[in-house]
This record gives sequence, C-alpha cells and structure tokens, in this order.
Amino acid sequence: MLASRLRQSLRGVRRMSSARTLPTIDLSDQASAAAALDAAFSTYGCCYITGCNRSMRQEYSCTLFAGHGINLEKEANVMQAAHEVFRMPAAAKKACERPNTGNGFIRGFIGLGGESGSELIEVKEAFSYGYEWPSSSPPTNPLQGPNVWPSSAAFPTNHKKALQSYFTDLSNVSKQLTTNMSLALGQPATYFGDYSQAGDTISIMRAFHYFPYDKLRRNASDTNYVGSSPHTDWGFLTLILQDPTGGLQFYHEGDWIDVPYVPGTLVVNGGDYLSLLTKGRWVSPVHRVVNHHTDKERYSMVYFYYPDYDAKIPEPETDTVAARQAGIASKLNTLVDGSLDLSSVSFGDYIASKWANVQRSS
Ligand SMILES: O=C(O)CCC(=O)C(=O)O
Ligand SMILES: [Fe+2]
Repeated sequence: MLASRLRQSLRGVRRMSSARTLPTIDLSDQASAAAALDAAFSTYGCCYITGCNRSMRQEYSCTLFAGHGINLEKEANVMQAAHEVFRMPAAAKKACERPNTGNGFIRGFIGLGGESGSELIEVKEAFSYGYEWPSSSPPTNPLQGPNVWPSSAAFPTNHKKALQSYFTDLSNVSKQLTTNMSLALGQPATYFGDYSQAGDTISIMRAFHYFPYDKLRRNASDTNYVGSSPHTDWGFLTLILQDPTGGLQFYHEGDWIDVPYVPGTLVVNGGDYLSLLTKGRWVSPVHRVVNHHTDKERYSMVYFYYPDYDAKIPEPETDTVAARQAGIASKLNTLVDGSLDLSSVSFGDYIASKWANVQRSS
C-alpha cells in the first residue's frame, strides 16, 4: 500500500497535503518533553523542537538555543555561510570536491545531480563536512578523516567558523536529545547515548542548495526530477534547519505532510537505526523534498547524527515484523526489509555502503 502510493507520487501524481502539522516540543521542560517525544516519534517519527534545559546550556555551552527558542542570529549566520558556499565560482567548488574514493566518504562539494537515492534526478548541490579530525592521527574508519574545505580565498574564515560551530552545536543538541529520548522510553538517561560514544566523529553535516527542476529538465511534463527522493534516514537522528522556501514533506498515513519552516525551531526525525533500537515503536519516517509549488531556490542544513562506527545492528524482533506489516516501517528501510545479513556488518560499514550507493556522476 505504502509502496504503491510512493510509486504514484514518483510518477508525478500529486496528492493534496493534509492540514496536519507536526507537533512542536519544548525541551526546556524535561517531563512534558518525554511524553511528547514518545507520542511524536511513535506517530510521525518526527517533530519540531525548540528550547533547551539549563543542564544542556551548562553541560555543552550550547549557544544554539537562546531562551526557549533557537538563537536566530546564529541561525542567520549559518544560512548565510551556506549561501556563500554555493555562490563560489565553479573552479572553487571543483577544488573542494568530495574525493571519489567510493568508500562512503562524502566530505566536500557534490555538484548538481551528483547524488540520488532513487532513479530520479535530484536537482540539488551539496557540501558536506563533519568533525575536525586531527591531521596528526590517522582515521580509524572510512567515514572519518579531514574535512575538505574550500580555500580561504574562496570562502572567508568567518563563514567556515560559523559552519564548524554549528556542527558542534547540533552534535550537542543530539546528545541532549538522546537523553530526552531515553527517558521518554522509560530507559536510563544514558540508554541511547551509550550507542554513540564517538558517533560525532562519523556524523555528517550537509548544506543543500535545491533548484527549480527547470534547471535540468527539458520539458515541463518530464516527471523525472525531485529535490530529494522519498527516503528514510539511515542513522540515529536527523536535525534539519531550513529556510522559509518550503518543500520538505513527511509521509504519514497516505498523505505527504508539508513541514514548513517555523522560526525558532529545528525539525528532528528519527532514523532506521533508532527505529530498530526501539523495536519499531518509533517510526523512521519516509520524507522527501519537492519543488512543486515554487520556482525558488531552497537552502537547508541537515545534520545526520550517528551511533559509533562499530555499533552492532540489532536483528529486528518479531514485533518489528508486525510493525512492518502494519506499514509503520517502509520498504525504503533496508535495516528491516530482510535484504541484509545484519549479523555480519557494523553500523558504520552499513552507512558507508549506503553513502557509496547514492553517488551519481554529475
Ligand atoms: O533538505 C532537507 O530539508 C532534508 C533533506 C533530507 O531529508 C536528507 O538529505 O536526508
Ligand atoms: Fe532525509
């Protein structure tokens, strides 16, 4: 059912988005946040978050949150930096291209059409970076390693610093969220965090620049284009900062729900691995980015928070199978579709192969 609806929308048959909106959860009140997170992740697999509690500001010196919302000045600086990356001349972009290692290392610039999660052409360019791996110590797995930054002549240092600082902020927000989420499931506070002792060293931040489809397509009836193909995220948590353009949609009970920009919030969705850890209680939601209604360009900053490279992938339990049959998990979630011998791969090997598979020649 889900698969056939997805196929319909892939063929360009547009369904009306329902009026439903995702809940906004204020993390500053831990007790109410716990119940709200469980409800949101069981129902939608995603929500908006705002606020932070005092312990988070003290523990992580988190500058992202101000009062009960996002620090809008910081957010504006990050978005400005994302614009500047994509405003660089072609030669400067080429000079910091993602190396073509084929092993899942995706740091650096990825040109228009250089990646897709389906047979559709994704009309976007991207720049990925992560933890600043010290040049003195060799990486311990293929997802680690030095970032591939543009030259300081092409990309001023203040913008680079804004991006670096945002990576640290969102790593800290994710760590806090793993605590909130552990409590939401009635587990000890460190339950999820224990899976990600050094997950930030392989986590990845991606700046995206989406174009109107006409940038690539030759005639308006050609339906082969999308911003980001319908997919589930593969890891633990994804945090999304978007501009006001719109186009992000989550799939819920037969409809695509629009997820517009709400100032002072971030969008958070759970990934396949989180869903598996919760035995299917929490949904790994199908989502996409479209450009149906606007000829505007769209920018977003998307942070993928991961467990440790060596984290084991738990076998789906029978109730996950039941959940799958009820349509909670999707065909797009390869951790539960039975296509993989989960006992023989670590989380990191799995993620590296997923990243390698979305590479396209641009
Ligand atoms: O750009 C966005 O808002 C979301 C993109 C996304 O879902 C992804 O890259 O996994
Ligand atoms: Fe995603």
